[in-house]
Formats: sequence, structure tokens, C-alpha cells
Amino acid sequence: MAGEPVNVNEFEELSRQALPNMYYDFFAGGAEDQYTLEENIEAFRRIIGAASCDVIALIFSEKTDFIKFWCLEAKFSWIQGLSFTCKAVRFIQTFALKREITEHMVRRAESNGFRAIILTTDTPALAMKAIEAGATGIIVSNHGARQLDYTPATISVLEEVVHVVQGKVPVLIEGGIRRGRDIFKALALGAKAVLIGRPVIYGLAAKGESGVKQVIEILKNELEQTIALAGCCTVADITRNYVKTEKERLLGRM
Ligand SMILES: Cc1cc2nc3c(=O)[nH]c(=O)nc-3n(C[C@H](O)[C@H](O)[C@H](O)COP(=O)(O)O)c2cc1C
Repeated sequence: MAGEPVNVNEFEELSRQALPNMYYDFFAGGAEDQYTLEENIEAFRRIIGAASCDVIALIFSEKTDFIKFWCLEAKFSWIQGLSFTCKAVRFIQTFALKREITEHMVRRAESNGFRAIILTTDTPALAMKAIEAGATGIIVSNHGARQLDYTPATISVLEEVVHVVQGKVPVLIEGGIRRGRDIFKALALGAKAVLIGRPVIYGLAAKGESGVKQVIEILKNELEQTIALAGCCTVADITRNYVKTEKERLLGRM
């Protein structure tokens, strides 16, 4: 790559050069054969546009404290090594289905200034149980493909989760988002927002704080470009009609 990195993949390459192998492998790698790790990214590629601003702004907007809780506090504090939210999130993930524990965590989170408890799952059935247990949001996640290999890509199960949740709480997604167009696809399939993990680490490893800012800026610009090329004006214009899933393409051939 000559000059400045212009997309997340180039940031990944820079971070690979910057980090000792063992650190790069830890951050970039996934479980076992890394099937799910690759699938998280590949599954986005198999969703295509059906025809022809600002989710990152949405995530970081002052207006959306609920999402900010996760993005700025849980995710970023995890990167910075602060412990409360990371521990809380792990705890919640383990005990999410016990209502009294979830309620305790909600109170604890609220007393620490957080507004919402969002649980992660990649199965529709668990999403419903999590809501019954007090979750105020769902993140479709397979923990960065670092746990059970050969589980489906998050984007492949997003729509099913959105369907069972029926708008009761917002559904977010993470895993494999590397391009603005991936964000567009996730929003079209019903996500309220997206979260990113490794791209931020790549930015940080390659160029420190400015690298993180650049990665977010790149994704925002790519999303805006996708929105414009798709013929939309804002995020609010993105609908299900704009994408075709692999299943729909296969059915269309029959
Ligand atoms: C180095 C590393 C460690 C992680 N540790 C955890 C963890 O302890 N618990 C968890 O739920 N997710 C963990 N994740 C997953 C992230 O929270 C997030 O779901 C994932 O990175 C999003 O996918 P992406 O990296 O493809 O954007 C980790 C991810 C990375 C890269």
C-alpha cells in the first residue's frame, strides 16, 4: 500500500506490520479453524443490492445514550482496559436468562450511569428469553467468532432475530463489519445500529488514537457513499427492499 490507508483492510495490514505476530494473531484471529471468523465477513459479501447519513453518527450521537452505553463505555473501555463494563458484560452474558440477576445488573448499571442492558446472542430463541429476562436491547453477536467455531455468521441470523423480537427492543449487530456497505446491509436487514471490534484495534495498532478516528471516518464515508449510490438520502431511507440475501437469490433461480 502506497501512502495513507484508505479502508479497514489496509488498516489491518498496517496493524499486522506494526504488531508483534503473537499480538496480531490474538486480535485478528478466531476460534479453531476460523470458519466463523471468515464467514462473518464472507456472508456480508453474499448479500447484494436489490436496486441503486450516518450510522456512525447515530452511534456516537448525544441523542442515543442507549447505544453510546455499549459503544463508548462497554467496547471502548474494554479496549482501554477499564474493567467494570467488561466484567459486567461477561457476567450478563453468562447469567442473562435469570431475571433476578439481570434486574440486579440493570440496577447496578443504572447506578453507574448506564441506561440500558443489552444482551448478546446469535439465536432467535435466546433473544426472546433475554427480553423476558429484562434486556432492553439485543446485540446479534458471536463474540467476534472467537468462541464456538462453525456457528453461523451474525449477518446470516440477523433477520431471524429481528423477526422474533418484533420491535420490542432495538436489535444491533456486530461481527465482520469492514465496509460502509456492510453497515448498509445490516441496517436494511433490520439492525438499528452496528458495532465494530477489530477495525478499531487495527486503527489503534497502526496509528494510535488518530488511527481509530480514521477508521471510523472511513466507515462513515463509505456508508454515506453507499447510501447515495443506492439512491437514498439518509439512514432512515434504507429499507429491506434494498438488499437481496443469498437465500432470496437462490429462490429466484428456481
Ligand atoms: C481480541 C478480542 C477479544 C475479545 N474478547 C471478547 C470477550 O471477552 N467477550 C466477548 O463477548 N467478546 C469478545 N470479543 C468480541 C468483540 O466484543 C466483538 O464482538 C467482535 O470483535 C466484533 O466483531 P469484529 O471484530 O469482526 O468487528 C473480542 C474480540 C477481540 C478481537
